[in-house]
Amino acid sequence: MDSIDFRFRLDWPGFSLDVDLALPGRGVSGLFGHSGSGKTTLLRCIAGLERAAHGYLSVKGDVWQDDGHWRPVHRRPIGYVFQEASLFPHLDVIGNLRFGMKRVKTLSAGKAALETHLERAIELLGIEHLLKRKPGHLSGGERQRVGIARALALDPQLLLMDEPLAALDLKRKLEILPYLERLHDELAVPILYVSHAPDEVARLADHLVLLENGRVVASGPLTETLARADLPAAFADDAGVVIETVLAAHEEDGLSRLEFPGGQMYVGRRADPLGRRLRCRIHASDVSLTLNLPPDSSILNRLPVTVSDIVESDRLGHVIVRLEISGGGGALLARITERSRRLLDIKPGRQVWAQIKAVAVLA
Ligand SMILES: Nc1ncnc2c1ncn2[C@@H]1O[C@H](COP(=O)(O)OP(=O)(O)OP(=O)(O)O)[C@@H](O)[C@H]1O
Repeated sequence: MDSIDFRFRLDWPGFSLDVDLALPGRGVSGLFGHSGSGKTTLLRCIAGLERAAHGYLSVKGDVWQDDGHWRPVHRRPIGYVFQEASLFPHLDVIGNLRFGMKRVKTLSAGKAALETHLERAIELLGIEHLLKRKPGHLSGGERQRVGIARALALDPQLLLMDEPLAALDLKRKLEILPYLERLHDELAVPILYVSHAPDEVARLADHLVLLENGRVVASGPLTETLARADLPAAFADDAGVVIETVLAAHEEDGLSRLEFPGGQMYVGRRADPLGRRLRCRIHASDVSLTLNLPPDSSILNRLPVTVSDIVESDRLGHVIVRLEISGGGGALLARITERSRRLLDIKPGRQVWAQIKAVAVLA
C-alpha cells in the first residue's frame, strides 16, 4: 500500500517502453540509464503526459490510471522539475511561485494549508532573500531552486525530477546538491530522480532503477544494486559501490577515520562532527587486490575481503570482481586485468586484501 506501482507499455517506431515496477513510497528512487533509454518517457507516462496503450499506476494505494480509468495530468498531484526551470520573466520569484499554485485548487487542501506548503518550500530551498527578484537576475542554480520550490508548493504526492542538475556547471551543481539532500532528509514525499550521472544518483538515491532500451535491467536498494557484479557495463568508468559509514575520529595527522560494519577507512580531514553518517563511493577502478598485506605500500585503506563473483568486464582484458567485506560491511567491486586474475588465482571463496586507492565522501 505504501509503494508506487506501475506498468506501462508504449510502442513508437524505433522505440518501445515496457516497464513493470514497484518503487518505495518514501525516499529517492534514482532512475539511471543512457541517453534514449526511456527515462523521460517513463516520467511522462507517470505524469499523464503520455498515454501508454497499456498502463497502470497506483500511488500509495490511490489508482491514477488503469485500463478503465485515466486521471488527466492536471488532476495528478505531482511536482515536475525539469532540466531548466521555465519561469515567467515578467513575474518576480514569489509571483512565479503563486502562479503555479493557482491550478492547485482542483488538487488538494484549502488555502491556509497551501500557504504553509509555500512557506515550507521557500524555507527548504533557501530562497527567502530572492522572492522579490525577477528570474533574469537569478543564477542558473537559484532559478533551479525556485523551480523546485514551485513544484513543492503544490503539495505533491510524488515529485518527478528530470535531470535537475544537467544544465548547471559543476560549481552550481555543488551549490544545489545540499538542498536536494535536505529534500531527501526532511520530506515525506517520494522522489523519482532521473539522471545519467552515476555519482549524482549514488549521492542522492536510496533505491536505484537501471533502464536500458525501454526495459528495466535492475531495480533494488542503491547499495545492493551498485554492488552487483553483472551491471558495471551499464555504469562503465563510474562502476563502483557505495558504503554507508560513520565519522569516528579526527586523527592528529589531518586524516578522519570512518567506521562501518567490518572495517574502517581514512579520508582527508572532514569538517563534519563526529558521529555524522557519511556515504562513501569507491570506484571499481580504484580497488586493487593482493594476496598478502604488503608492508611497504603507501595505500592506507586496506580491507580483508572474500571473492564472491567474477564477471567479464566491458573493457577488453579486464574482469569485475565482487568482494564481500568481512563483518557484513557490504561489498566492493574491483576492476582488474584478466592477467592479474590468473596470476593471483582469484576465484570465488578466495580470501584476499582489497587496497582502496581513493574514497570519495559523497555527503
Ligand atoms: N513523441 C515521441 N515519438 C516517438 N519517439 C519518441 C518520442 N519521444 C521520445 N522518443 C524516442 O524515445 C526514446 C526514449 O527517449 P527518452 O527521452 O525517454 O530517453 P531518455 O532516457 O530520457 O534520454 P535522455 O537522457 O537523452 O534525456 C528515444 O529513442 C527517443 O528518440
